This record gives sequence, structure tokens and C-alpha cells, in this order.
Amino acid sequence: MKMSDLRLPEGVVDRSGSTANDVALALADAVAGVLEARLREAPRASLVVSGGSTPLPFFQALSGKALDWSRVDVLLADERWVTEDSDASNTRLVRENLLQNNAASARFLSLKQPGATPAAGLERVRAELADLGLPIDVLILGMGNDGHTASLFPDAPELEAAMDPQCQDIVAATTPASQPQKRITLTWPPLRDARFTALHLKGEDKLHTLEKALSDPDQVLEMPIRAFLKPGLQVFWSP
Ligand SMILES: O=C1O[C@H](COP(=O)(O)O)[C@@H](O)[C@H](O)[C@H]1O
Repeated sequence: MKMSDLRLPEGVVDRSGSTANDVALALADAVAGVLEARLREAPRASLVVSGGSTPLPFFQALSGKALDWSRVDVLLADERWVTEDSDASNTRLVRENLLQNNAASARFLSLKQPGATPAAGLERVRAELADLGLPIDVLILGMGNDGHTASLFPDAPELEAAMDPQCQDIVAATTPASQPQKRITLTWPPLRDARFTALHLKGEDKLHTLEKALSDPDQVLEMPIRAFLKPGLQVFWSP
């Protein structure tokens, strides 16, 4: 199966490539271009990235881009409520692979704050994000094979509130039954309003998930990624 076998909605751009490395480099070029343009007109720019296994080569490529990183705010779209020394920590992934080289001078806003649970840490996370400029300039999403994106999981009891278009909170604690860790995630409104959004995917299984998501686009609570399959989205997929 290839991306061209799917019927993407009008306005969703197919940026797929033949290798994961090519796609990571293309995504890094695109993101650097958007950030550079933003930094020409604004004092700061924001970059929201995802965790998991897919972004590693993208992070490494992006970290070498010549930008004024000291004016870039980097944060995750979501985090597992684990300490930073855990292999499951998205923060650790970002620190070790993105906040390196030229990007070492970026300001990192951490979604993982003290607290026994994400719900207990929520106030501190809100304080950490208090001066984040909105809308987000660049948003890179991933997707799980259950159709989750960020930590907006179909089986999280908190999903409906976090996906509410009127949700007043920028972050939510989620506790998906399927996941070993509790989560913290940006909510739908700040993600929806990002100026540039890319979906970064690797592997044929993700194409099948995307195909399923496209088959019934209105049922967003069944597969939250559906909410993002809208004009303007760029999909960077590789086998
Ligand atoms: O748990 C998560 O999973 C998704 C997808 O990860 P991948 O390993 O399939 O690339 C990711 O986008 C999200 O940030 C992460 O917390």
C-alpha cells in the first residue's frame, strides 16, 4: 500500500517519500523554513513536537538547522507521566535528539512537572506554559494505530472534554485504559489553531490506520486523528 492509494481530503498535502530518512530530512527542511519565516516577523516562534519512535531522525536533522534557536520555544504535544530518566519519556527523547547542536539554545517548556499524577501536576504545567504565544507556529503530530494523536486516546475518559472546541484549558491530564502510563496532552483548541501542521508517519500499518480514519471522518472520538485531517495538513509518510 502507498499513500497514493488513499483518497486524502482536498487540501491535505501528500509529502510522502521512499525512505524514513528522506522524509525526516524533508520534514526538517519544511519546519526550518516555517520557523525561519516566522522569526523574520515575530520576536519568538513556537515548535510543538510529538514523541514516540517516529520522530528521532527528524529531530536529529532539525537540530542541525541554522536558525536563531534562542528565540524558539519547543514543547511536546504530549507526555507520559514518567520521570526523565525513563525510556518512555518523550522529554528525554527531545532533550537527547532535538535540543542538541544548533538547537541546544532553544527554550524548552516541559509538560512533565512535579506531582504524583498529571492531574496533580496540571497547575504547574499551566504555569510552565503561561507565556507560550498562541497560536502555535509549527505543530508536528504523530499517530498511534488506535487513531490517537498527542495523548488524545479513544479510550481516555477525559477525551470528550479535551476535544471540546470550547475547551478553555490548553492542557489536559488523560488516563487511557490501554496505556501503562498516565498522560498529559495539549487539548484540541491549541492544536487545531496551529499555523502549520504536519503529520509524521512511518510504516504500512500507519497507512492502514489512516485509511480507516478517512473512512468515517466525523467520528472523531473513535479516532481523534480524524479531527486533524483537514485542509492545510501535510502528511509526511514513509514505508
Ligand atoms: O505514545 C505516543 O505515540 C504516538 C505515536 O508514536 P510512534 O511510536 O508510533 O511514533 C506519538 O505521536 C505520541 O507523541 C506518543 O506520546
